[in-house]
Amino acid sequence: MIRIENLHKTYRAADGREVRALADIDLEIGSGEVFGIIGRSGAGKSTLIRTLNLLERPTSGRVLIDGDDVTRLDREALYALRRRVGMIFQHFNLLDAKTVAQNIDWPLKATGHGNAAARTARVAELLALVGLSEHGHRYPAQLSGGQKQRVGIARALANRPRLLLCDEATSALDPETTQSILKLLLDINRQLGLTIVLITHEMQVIRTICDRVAVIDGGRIVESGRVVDVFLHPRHPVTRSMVAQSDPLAAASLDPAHAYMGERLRGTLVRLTYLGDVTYQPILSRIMAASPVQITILQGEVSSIKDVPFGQLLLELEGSEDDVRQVFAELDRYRIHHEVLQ
Ligand SMILES: Nc1ncnc2c1ncn2[C@@H]1O[C@H](COP(=O)(O)OP(=O)(O)OP(=O)(O)O)[C@@H](O)[C@H]1O
Repeated sequence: MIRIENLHKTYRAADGREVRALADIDLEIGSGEVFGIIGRSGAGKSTLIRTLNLLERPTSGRVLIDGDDVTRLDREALYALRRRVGMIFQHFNLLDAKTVAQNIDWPLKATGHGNAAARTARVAELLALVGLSEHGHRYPAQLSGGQKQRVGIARALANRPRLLLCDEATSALDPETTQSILKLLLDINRQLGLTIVLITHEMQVIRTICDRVAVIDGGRIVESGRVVDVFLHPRHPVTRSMVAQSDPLAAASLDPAHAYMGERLRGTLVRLTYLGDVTYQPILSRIMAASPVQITILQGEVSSIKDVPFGQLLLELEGSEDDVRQVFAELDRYRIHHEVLQ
């Protein structure tokens, strides 16, 4: 659906200095995917997402959406593209002087969508989709942040886009409202088969709804892959620090010196990670039954990222070198990844 090839963006700042915001970006995003772009402040996230609908024009490189190079579209084609690409924003960007229903109607009116009755019916459908059927007559100032973002989503979907861009869409919301907006986005992705590209600085957002993620730093993609793989085995220091901030267990195992150094540890400190069906099998108890090695669980998490179950455990193993090696061989046999931390 989206192909980004060798994309570069350089801004010229007010003092004439050149600021390189993006360099060597190559990305492919499939139809129906929820794709996250994460990075620290100033990494280039906003610039990158805004090149997808040409709110920002790249300095060089190509952005193909459904095979069309958006950097080469004429005015009319660009206008048509923006109808196929919806966008929501951190601060909602609603029209304060218009009601909720008028805000949602606005893109329909602008694109000459049907007559007034057809538009009213479409607005009602969109209000129901985002759970605001009772609120069409209200003004944005009378809504909570979460409700405002729901209006933003309804407005972005009005012209039935195939792609939705989310620019820090939950950054202004509290954690509970964030979860409800992410759930709505996921429902919409599933119901409508809509492709979603989002930018965020929060790993928790990525974990909750994304299939794949790219980590951007200094304008370059430094790591990318399936969310569950990047989350369990972050390689780049920026990714490691973002994962650690989002999850206490990851923090401890990525930097075990913090949590487990000291006299308390008698054996070998090991981190296990595993995915898929193996998550729900009693493998550890089988290994324990067959081995003299003493296994202490220090910390653990069994959860899922999207539909992929995973587990990660911090264990202390006490036993002879040979017996511990035997435990590692058994873990390998069950495709449980192990890392000796200390
Ligand atoms: N219009 C502009 N003129 C000059 N420099 C810019 C402009 N817009 C962005 N930049 C610079 O480009 C770099 C990338 O900015 P961008 O806003 O894309 O990052 P970001 O990851 O979205 O950051 P944040 O999370 O803080 O919004 C930064 O160094 C920023 O200062």
